[in-house]
Parts: sequence; structure tokens; C-alpha cells
Amino acid sequence: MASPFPEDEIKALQSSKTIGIIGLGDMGYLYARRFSEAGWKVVGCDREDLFEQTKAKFANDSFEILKNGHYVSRISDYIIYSVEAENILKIVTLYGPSTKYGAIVGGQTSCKEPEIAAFEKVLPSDAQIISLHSLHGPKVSTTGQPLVLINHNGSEENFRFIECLVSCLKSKHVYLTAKEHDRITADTQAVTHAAFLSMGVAWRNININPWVTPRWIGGLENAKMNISLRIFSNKWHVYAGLSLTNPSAHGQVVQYARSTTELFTLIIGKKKEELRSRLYKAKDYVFNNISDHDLLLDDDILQKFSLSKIPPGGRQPNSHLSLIAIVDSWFNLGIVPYDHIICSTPLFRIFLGVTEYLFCTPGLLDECIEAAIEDHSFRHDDLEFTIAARNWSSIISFGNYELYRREFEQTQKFFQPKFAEANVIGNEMITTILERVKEREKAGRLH
Ligand SMILES: NC(=O)C1=CN([C@@H]2O[C@H](COP(=O)(O)OP(=O)(O)OC[C@H]3O[C@@H](n4cnc5c(N)ncnc54)[C@H](OP(=O)(O)O)[C@@H]3O)[C@@H](O)[C@H]2O)C=CC1
Ligand SMILES: O=C(O)C(=O)Cc1ccc(O)cc1
Repeated sequence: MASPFPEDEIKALQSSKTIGIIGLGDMGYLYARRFSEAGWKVVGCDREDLFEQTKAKFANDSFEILKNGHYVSRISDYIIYSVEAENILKIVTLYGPSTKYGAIVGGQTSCKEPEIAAFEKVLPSDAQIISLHSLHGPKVSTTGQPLVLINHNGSEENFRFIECLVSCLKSKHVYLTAKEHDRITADTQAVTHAAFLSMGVAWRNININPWVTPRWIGGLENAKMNISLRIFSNKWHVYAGLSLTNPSAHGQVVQYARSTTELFTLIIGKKKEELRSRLYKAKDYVFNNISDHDLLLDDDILQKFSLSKIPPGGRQPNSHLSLIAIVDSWFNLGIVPYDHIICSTPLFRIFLGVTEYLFCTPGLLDECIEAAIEDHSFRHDDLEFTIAARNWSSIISFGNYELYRREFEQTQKFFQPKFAEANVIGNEMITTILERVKEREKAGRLH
């Protein structure tokens, strides 16, 4: 299919427009590199006190490093703020007044209402706001991943320019308002991260490396470990910013902790029938249209993404508290996760894939309920998981960045030696599930 953004049109824009990027961390660098490689004139800056180091760091790249955001803003036709979400207002306040007359401004932060509020508060009235959010981390290929475009008040012509610019990423453009974006990402990202953050903290607190423990064998366990380590290998502020700045996220994370606690209470009270009827009700709501022939993932596919040196064995029964709690939360919050798949991150798709597998493979949910009630070997893990989920929910709903950082970094240190390996395996897993999602979309089986 021919690109909707013809080469001639792109070339004409490239000869007249300058792209400015404030914040050359992981995402800012990704954009600066890709845009400049595609032929755009790109200028960028990082923190002014690191100017010399930044110049040296990017000496071999074909974009220009300027001293600070004033220099970037003065000459750029599109300015992208790619900085920590917590500091967006402070940084826009600093450089916003230097915005070139008539320029377009956007940001890459993960929560859009505060970002756009900062732009509206500070930018000169001639500036137009068109914002972006790549729904993936810096280490995965941009091709085919969702890229949200928010045309807050840009003209048609300017919006077309931004679409031409980002077309080199080959991502899938998703058009939303800031409000829609924040609502969806609260449902998808914030609660996904809460689950995997809680797993990591629980493993750390019981001092376990799950990949050397025979209790965690099999595809579902591989997915849990890979994703948890992937999150902890990233920067704490990315996850803190995403959930703390998004008020819709607080309720989701609190519900996840509540579901975890209530399900764990049923487990230790040996209330098998109550647990079963609660989970089946949630299953009917969330997985209403899903047949077992049509799953995003299965245990066999996930077997090969193992961090363990233990030879792949069969799946072990497990209470899967982290997975049953997410389905219970979705049910209680009235969320059908498939509605959000066009705007989902790789981690969310994997989380959905493994829960779908657990709930929709014949016999598996019953096996899980049986294990939860009868097998006590997971009780300690489940207790630690429940405590961790409650703790993250308090940190997030109180908006405490410092506590968030402390908890995150302690766990990061614990898993550090395994990150390189987890990243390679995690990338393969992400590619596999993206292909499965595409197949399902092609067959018209996803919303
Ligand atoms: N990483 C991810 O997976 C994704 C992140 N995002 C969002 O994108 C944004 C950037 O994330 P990411 O690139 O990962 O984070 P990074 O920490 O890697 O990048 C942010 C950069 O901005 C710099 N910075 C801070 N203050 C200023 C300033 N006054 N002027 C210029 N630069 C400054 C930081 O420097 P210093 O570190 O020294 O403070 C840092 O280099 C965040 O809002 C994040 O939530 C969105 C999608 C995915
Ligand atoms: O896929 C995920 O959830 C990630 O962890 C990567 C990520 C982090 C922050 C974003 O705003 C978007 C993607």
C-alpha cells in the first residue's frame, strides 16, 4: 500500500522545517536519531549543566546539540518536550517563553492532561499544541507500535506536518484527545505496571530469584519474570510519572490492591466456591467473546522465553494471584481490556495474553483455583504479593515520588545482574505477541 505521506511532500517540509527536542534521554534520543536519519533537520538539548558531556555523547549523530531549551525553542518549528513528567511544568515554564513565533509544541510524557495544562498556562498564544506518545519503551522497534497523536489546537496543515514527520517511525497512528488518552492508559499501563512491580517486590522480599526456583517453571511464569525485570530495568520516574500524574490511575491501582487482598482472603479462608463463582463472573464479563482456539499466547509459545537454566518442564499449578486479581479488577472497574488494544503497550498485550490464556484454556482456571485453595506452597509468595500490591497502591494514591523511587530502586538493585539477558528474551517475546495481535486484527477478531 502506498504511504499516505508522499516523498515529495516530506522532502518539501524537510527543506523548511526544524525539529527541536528538549530532553535527550532514552525517548528524546530515539526521536532525534530517527528523525535526523530520515532527513529532517533536528536540534536538541539536555540539561544545560551537562552541555559538554551531551555534545560528546552524541558527537557521531547527525543532529545538532544546543546549550539549552531556549536555543532549541527559538529556532524550531516543532518542539518536543521529552522530559520527566514530574517536571514538565517547571521545564515548560523555563523555556516556553522562548518558543518561536507560530511554532508547534508537543511532549512525550506519558500523561497528557498535565502536559497540555502546562503548555496552555505558559506558552505564547500564537503557539499550537500537538502532542505525541509512543506506546512503547526505547528498546523496541517503533514499527507497528501504537503512536498516539493529540491535536489539541493545531491547524490542519500543521497536523499534517507532524504526521509527515513521525511517519518515518512506521508506527500505527492513533488519534485521541488528552482526556481519552489518560483514561485509556490508566486502564492499561498503570495497573499493568502495578502488577509487575508487586511481583518484583515480593520476590525481593522473600529473597528469591524466580528463574532458579523450580516452583516457577513454564511459559506463564516466564512471561511474569521477563516483564517484571523489564520494568525494573527501566528508569523509576517513567513509571512513577505515569501513575502519579494521572488521577484516573489511582482508582485502578487501588482496585487492583483491593482485588488482590479480597482474593487472598478467600484463599486462606479456603472459600473455594466463593472464589470460583467470583472468578467465573469476572471471566464471563472480560472474556465473553474469546474462544480457546484463538488465544493471543499459549504456554508452549511462552516456554521458549525462559531465563531459567532448568530444562523446560511442564506447567506447574499455581494460584496466579497476580493474574486472577487483574481480571477481578477489570470486572469491578467495568473495563473490557480488548477495547483498548489499539492503544496498548507491548507489556499490556502480554499481560492480557497470559491472563486470557489462564482464563480461556479449558481446565486451567479450575486447576488454578484448586492450587490456590489446596496447595500451601505459594501462600508465602501470595502474602508478600498482597502486601506489595497494597504498598504500591498507597504510594501511588498518596502521590509520593520519594517512596516510589526508594521501593523501585531497591528492587532494581536486586535484579540488576539479570537485566541484559531479560531484555533480549523480552524483545523476542514482544515481537511474537505483536505478530499474534496483527493476525487477530487482520481476521477482524479484535475490536
Ligand atoms: N522510557 C519509556 O519507556 C517511555 C517514556 N516516556 C515518557 O517520555 C519522557 C522521557 O522519558 P525517557 O526518555 O525514558 O526519560 P529520560 O530520563 O531518559 O530522559 C529525560 C531527559 O530529560 C533531561 N532533562 C531534565 N531536565 C531538563 C532540562 N531542563 N532541559 C533539558 N533536558 C532536561 C534529563 O536529564 P537528567 O536525567 O539529568 O535529569 C534526561 O536526560 C518521560 O516523560 C516518560 O514518561 C514515554 C514513552 C515511553
Ligand atoms: O510497555 C510498557 O508498559 C512500558 O513499560 C514502556 C512504556 C513506558 C512508558 C510509556 O509511557 C510507554 C511505554
